[in-house]
Amino acid sequence: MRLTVIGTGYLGATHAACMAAIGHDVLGVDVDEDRIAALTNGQAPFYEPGLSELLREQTEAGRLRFTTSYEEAAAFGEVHFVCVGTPQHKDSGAADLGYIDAAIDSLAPHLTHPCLVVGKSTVPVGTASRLAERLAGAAPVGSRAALAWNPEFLREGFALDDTLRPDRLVFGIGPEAPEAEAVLRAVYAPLDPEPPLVVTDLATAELVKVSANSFLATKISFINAMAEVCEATGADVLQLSRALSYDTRIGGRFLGPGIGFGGGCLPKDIRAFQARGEELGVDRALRFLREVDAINLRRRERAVELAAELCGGSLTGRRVAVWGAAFKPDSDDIRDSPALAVAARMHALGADVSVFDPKAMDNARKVQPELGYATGALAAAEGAEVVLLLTEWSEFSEIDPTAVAAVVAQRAVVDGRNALDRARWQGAGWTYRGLGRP
Ligand SMILES: NC(=O)C1=CN([C@@H]2O[C@H](COP(=O)(O)OP(=O)(O)OC[C@H]3O[C@@H](n4cnc5c(N)ncnc54)[C@H](O)[C@@H]3O)[C@@H](O)[C@H]2O)C=CC1
Ligand SMILES: O=C(O)[C@H]1O[C@H](OP(=O)(O)OP(=O)(O)OC[C@H]2O[C@@H](n3ccc(=O)[nH]c3=O)[C@H](O)[C@@H]2O)[C@H](O)[C@@H](O)[C@@H]1O
Repeated sequence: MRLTVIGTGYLGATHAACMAAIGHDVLGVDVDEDRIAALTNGQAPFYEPGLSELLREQTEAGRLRFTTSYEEAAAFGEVHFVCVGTPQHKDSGAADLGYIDAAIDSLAPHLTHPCLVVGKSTVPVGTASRLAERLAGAAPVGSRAALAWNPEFLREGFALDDTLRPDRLVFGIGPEAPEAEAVLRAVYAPLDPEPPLVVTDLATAELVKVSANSFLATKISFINAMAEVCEATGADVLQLSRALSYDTRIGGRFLGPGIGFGGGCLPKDIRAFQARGEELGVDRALRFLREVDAINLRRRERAVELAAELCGGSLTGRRVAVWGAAFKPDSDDIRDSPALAVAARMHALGADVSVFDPKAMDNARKVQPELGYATGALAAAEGAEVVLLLTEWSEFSEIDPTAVAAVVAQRAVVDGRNALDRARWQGAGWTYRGLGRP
């Protein structure tokens, strides 16, 4: 089938490459000319394991092309996937839907043949039916453009695998376009194994996405709330989390205590959901998300407090090493990164901060130019009075504590992700502090 993917960021570039890999002819569309030029040369505009290789393979095979022309996209596509950003609005917690409205407005007037527009971006419930009307109003009479919703659940760092072998597919089908189900079934038919499929209405499909992210955020904040209680009682949150995980009703995933969740999705999605809840008059039902957010942000402060304690009570004038800038390992994404937030806070308190991340250095420098940046983990630790592990890249978890001890001024470490082998570090003479651990 001939597909377009509108918006070629973390979601869209991955979706475009994977749809080509399962045999479709794909045209990626973006307003960012530099991004389109890079993608045309088979270069992913960000770090995602395996993506550059897949982009090159598919562009060379002739199944994947990129353009900035909506006219070309409209003429080409039988199905148009909309994958543009829906960031947090500058002045409120609500989602900024300006990009998605612009994408529909740019595409619609050029449509000439019957086609399906499929939203994949994460949006507040009610957006899809509004966009269906907007599309119908702007598309030329006779183009018969229909709209459906197909939320995406991929995780950065596992994006290709999550797209090619998704846990489930969700199709939101509106009453005006029942034929969309068959079209979407045909798009995903080559996936092997065949994923579980939920076919539902537009509003439910939109809600599945934000409720999934809200649940994941809640699970992380739950264990981080337990970490706070552990800190007050001398209990150990890692052992607590492990014991909980054996209960199959609870499960161990997303029960990792530390400095909490960040990234371009969970934080903004729980805030946008609350904002939408207020508009709908169901804010009481979603009030717990305010607490989820607050618990999450408190963990960042706790990491700063631990670092200060290890430096004798104040960070002013202290040399501090920060390992990690990305919001999670195997990604260069620094959007709402807990690691960078902690680094910036320590800098604001007067610390001399040196950051190293295996992939996110360029992105971090752009948003936090005031921080110091080192060429490697050991270089960052040189002369440090405290080392903080804030993103659990394996190169940090596996580093030899004796080698680090040789370069620091003081053997003190804050394990912000509970990712280090505590006994090994203590055995090498380190004072070790993990969040939620005695
Ligand atoms: N990043 C992720 O892992 C996932 C993201 N999502 C959702 O997908 C959406 C996109 O997220 P990301 O890919 O992370 O964002 P992103 O910021 O990486 O990419 C957005 C892309 O859209 C382009 N764009 C903006 N306006 C445009 C327009 N009018 N026409 C064409 N292109 C336009 C931008 O230039 C950019 O390349 C968001 O709603 C997000 O919540 C959903 C699941 C996973
Ligand atoms: O909507 C989205 O964009 C995506 O958001 C998340 O994916 P992602 O943001 O890529 O990363 P996660 O693996 O969910 O991690 C999010 C944050 O939670 C933190 N985390 C995760 C797990 C855990 O146990 N503890 C914890 O603090 C991570 O360090 C990271 O900062 C969801 O997991 C995806 O299903 C969803 O599609």
